[in-house]
Amino acid sequence: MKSQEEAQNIDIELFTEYQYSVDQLMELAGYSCAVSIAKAYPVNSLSKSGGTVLLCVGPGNNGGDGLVCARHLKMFGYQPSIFYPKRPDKPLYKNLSHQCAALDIPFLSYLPNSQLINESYNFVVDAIFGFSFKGEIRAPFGDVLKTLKEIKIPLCSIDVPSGWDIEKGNPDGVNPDFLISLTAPKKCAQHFKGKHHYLGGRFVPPDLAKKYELNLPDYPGTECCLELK
Ligand SMILES: NC(=O)C1=CN([C@@H]2O[C@H](COP(=O)(O)OP(=O)(O)OC[C@H]3O[C@@H](n4cnc5c(N)ncnc54)[C@H](O)[C@@H]3O)[C@@H](O)[C@H]2O)[C@H](O)CC1
Ligand SMILES: [K+]
Repeated sequence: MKSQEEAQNIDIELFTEYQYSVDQLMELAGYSCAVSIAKAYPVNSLSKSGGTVLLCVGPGNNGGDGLVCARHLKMFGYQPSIFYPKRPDKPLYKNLSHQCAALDIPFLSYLPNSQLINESYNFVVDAIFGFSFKGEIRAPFGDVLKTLKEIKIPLCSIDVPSGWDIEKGNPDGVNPDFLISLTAPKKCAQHFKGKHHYLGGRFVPPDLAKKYELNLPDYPGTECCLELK
């Protein structure tokens, strides 16, 4: 289980020492999220026809993972919609958004209320905040997280349940059914009480895993994710 500082340092080393680009790792991270989702909620097992999914996307790289995930979900036969209220003016996020729009993935101009979300979607993906979340939740995300606390359909959080302290969690926060830890679980994952906990982001070089004592389980064969028991 990693602290916020350790998670950020691993990230920095991947980009500096190991010379990965953020796009590369985001693609692998977001792809592993889509594959994890497809394993836990196969598209043909969903109760609402058309495989509708709502992705709530935040302003940082966790949000970027969400945009990549949405694109792959579409390729896998789901029908994703995206709510992306704060869009940074950076080529990376603009390109990811453009790719989604070009695949006819709709961007919602407002977040429906919890009742409408329950009626319209099979589950919601929370890609709002990851390991850099800190302090009091700033607008507009307080309202978004309030709605996500009210929904009755499953909530799937990417890397960290949004609004949780990375180490201590948040007993008053969202309560996801599904968590996909990327690279390695963060300390708050010990407070996760949902059904499925997956590990994704199979891109950590062995030397880095050893240095940070990640003790990662072996991914089977060519899998990009695995369920943690
Ligand atoms: N090495 C890896 O495992 C990789 C993980 N990836 C994903 O990246 C996120 C971490 O991304 P980062 O950009 O550092 O930060 P966040 O997305 O967590 O959030 C930053 C974003 O949120 C704003 N913010 C922070 N606190 C608050 C607050 N209290 N209220 C409102 N807004 C807040 C902040 O201003 C920024 O805009 C990691 O979790 C993974 O999901 C990479 O994709 C690949 C490598
Ligand atoms: K999240």
